[in-house]
Amino acid sequence: MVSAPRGRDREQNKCYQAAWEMEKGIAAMAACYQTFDPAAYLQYNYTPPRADLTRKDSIVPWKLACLHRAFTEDDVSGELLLDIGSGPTLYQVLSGCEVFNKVLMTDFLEVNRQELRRWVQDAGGCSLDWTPYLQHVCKLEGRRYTWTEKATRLRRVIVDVLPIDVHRPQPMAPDALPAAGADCLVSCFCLESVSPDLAAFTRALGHIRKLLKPDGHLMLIGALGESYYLGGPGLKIPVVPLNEAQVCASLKESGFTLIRLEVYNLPRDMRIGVDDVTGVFFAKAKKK
Ligand SMILES: C[S@@+](CC[C@H](N)C(=O)[O-])C[C@H]1O[C@@H](n2cnc3c(N)ncnc32)[C@H](O)[C@@H]1O
Repeated sequence: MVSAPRGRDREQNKCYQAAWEMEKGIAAMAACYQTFDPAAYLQYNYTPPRADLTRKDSIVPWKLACLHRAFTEDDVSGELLLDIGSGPTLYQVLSGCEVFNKVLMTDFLEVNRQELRRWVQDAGGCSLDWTPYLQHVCKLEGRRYTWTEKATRLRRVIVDVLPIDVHRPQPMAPDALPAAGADCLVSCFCLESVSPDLAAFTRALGHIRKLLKPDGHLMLIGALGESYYLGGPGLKIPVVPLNEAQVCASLKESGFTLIRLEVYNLPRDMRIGVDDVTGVFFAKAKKK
């Protein structure tokens, strides 16, 4: 007869149970993503009102301003910028591509990687026209060059679009990065929308930390108070609802020093039924 676990055995059993539950949760999240629709996702989040570039209080201009500020501060430099969970979007590297000579995009899904490759190869068939974004960031940068020059630079510095799984202790193929890691990471709306709970979110932060050089920066953008978003028509993808304190605690626990946290509260007219997000955070942090 098997007796009930006692003392340390019971503790180990609890850990095993928690790990098992987390693995089941991660597999369920991966299943949700199998029917992710890049074109619909872009339409929901990257067209007005959320991407009204004429309004300072629209969500996309707020994100672009945070990224512009963070990437133009003197403490950020190096050769390689790595974008974690790029999805089908490019906005998150429009400022960083002026600082780093190499940008590596990544995503879990081939449909998203294809969407990015179509833009990089300038082959047509893209689901979104990124021109207004390029023009907007050129304006933030004081119009040092034209938007077409920026597009040419971005196409040149994106060196690859590779698979990633942030739930693996080694999220990318072993030879994908230089041995020392990337100089800087950027990641937007990825970790909280692919993790079944806060513990998995924190663990994923620890995994991506391994891809970064010592003292390298992390620019993390994410949703606050969100429990789901639409990844396509009728596809509700669960999200870990985070608050600011949890973001700060997770960063600390996974080996980052927070430099700055900025928060955006969603105006009423940005609540358009494609998610239940209440705010957005931007964190600039450094690997301890
Ligand atoms: C909410 S989207 C964010 C996309 C984009 N970064 C943005 O700012 O809009 C989440 C992305 O995470 C990707 N993803 C899903 N599971 C993942 C995993 N296990 N590891 C890394 N990325 C994952 C999805 O394919 C999707 O592109």
